[in-house]
Amino acid sequence: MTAIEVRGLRKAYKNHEVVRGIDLDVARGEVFALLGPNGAGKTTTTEILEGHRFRDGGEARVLGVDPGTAGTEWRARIGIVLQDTDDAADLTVREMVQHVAGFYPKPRPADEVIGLVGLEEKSRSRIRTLSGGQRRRMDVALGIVGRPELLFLDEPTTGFDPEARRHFWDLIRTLAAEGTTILLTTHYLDEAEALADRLAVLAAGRIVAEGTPAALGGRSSAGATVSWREDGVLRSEEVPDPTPLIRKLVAAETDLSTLTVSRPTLEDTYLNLIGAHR
Ligand SMILES: Nc1ncnc2c1ncn2[C@@H]1O[C@H](COP(=O)(O)OP(=O)(O)OP(=O)(O)O)[C@@H](O)[C@H]1O
Repeated sequence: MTAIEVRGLRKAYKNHEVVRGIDLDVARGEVFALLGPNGAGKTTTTEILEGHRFRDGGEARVLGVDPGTAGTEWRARIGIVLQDTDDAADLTVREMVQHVAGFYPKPRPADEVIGLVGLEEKSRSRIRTLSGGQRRRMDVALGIVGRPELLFLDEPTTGFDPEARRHFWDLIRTLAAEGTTILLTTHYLDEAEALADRLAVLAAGRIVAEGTPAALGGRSSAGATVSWREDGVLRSEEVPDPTPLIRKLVAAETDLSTLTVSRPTLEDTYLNLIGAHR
């Protein structure tokens, strides 16, 4: 079943069209990442799907409902982690989580959510005393406390230290394993690669590529660069399949202690894609 279905989505601010005919399908249970440079239209698209902004054109269905006219029952089925939130700073983390839990029919227990985002030690601290990364973790807690069927995460790990990011990735995998559909926007290519079943690259309001992280932009079929050192000189060859070349080097008893085989990273592919659509 489809969690998100979008056809020909359009949005302009004044006369400037920033979402220019987007088609998107996200299946139930899928983790889908939206990538794209600053100003590409990711947040605008996401906010339309969350029912926080009106579209100017096209069709959108989120959990089978038009987000432009959806009511509170629908809202209770989705979870949202916005880019920046700054309210209720005088409450403690636990009070805030409990408060937001009250909006949902079947919330997770506050302490379970606080544990899931790794904020146990800050449970009784006031929100305004949290560090940026801790604050962000609390935002994630608020997004998942209602057991959403669909979770929107807009740049969720900005400001996280590396350990907190890994912890967060585990949390996303846990939620995905429970069947939660997740739409994630991120600037971190490794994050998209680690979490997303599929991703789309947005540039200037249009989707310029879509697919699995491995296949994006022809990556899985891209050639390999084989490099090694021979008599102190760095040698490098680009080949469709490295096997015959490596066999040849072995047969010639070449020292292969420095051998590397590399293919374009997701970042290489991504930068090429958005460079071509400037
Ligand atoms: N409320 C608004 N009024 C006018 N223009 C806006 C508004 N919100 C966004 N824009 C413009 O729309 C374009 C797309 O913005 P959007 O926030 O959707 O991009 P984004 O891909 O999420 O970027 P980022 O990666 O920086 O978060 C930008 O040019 C931005 O300046």
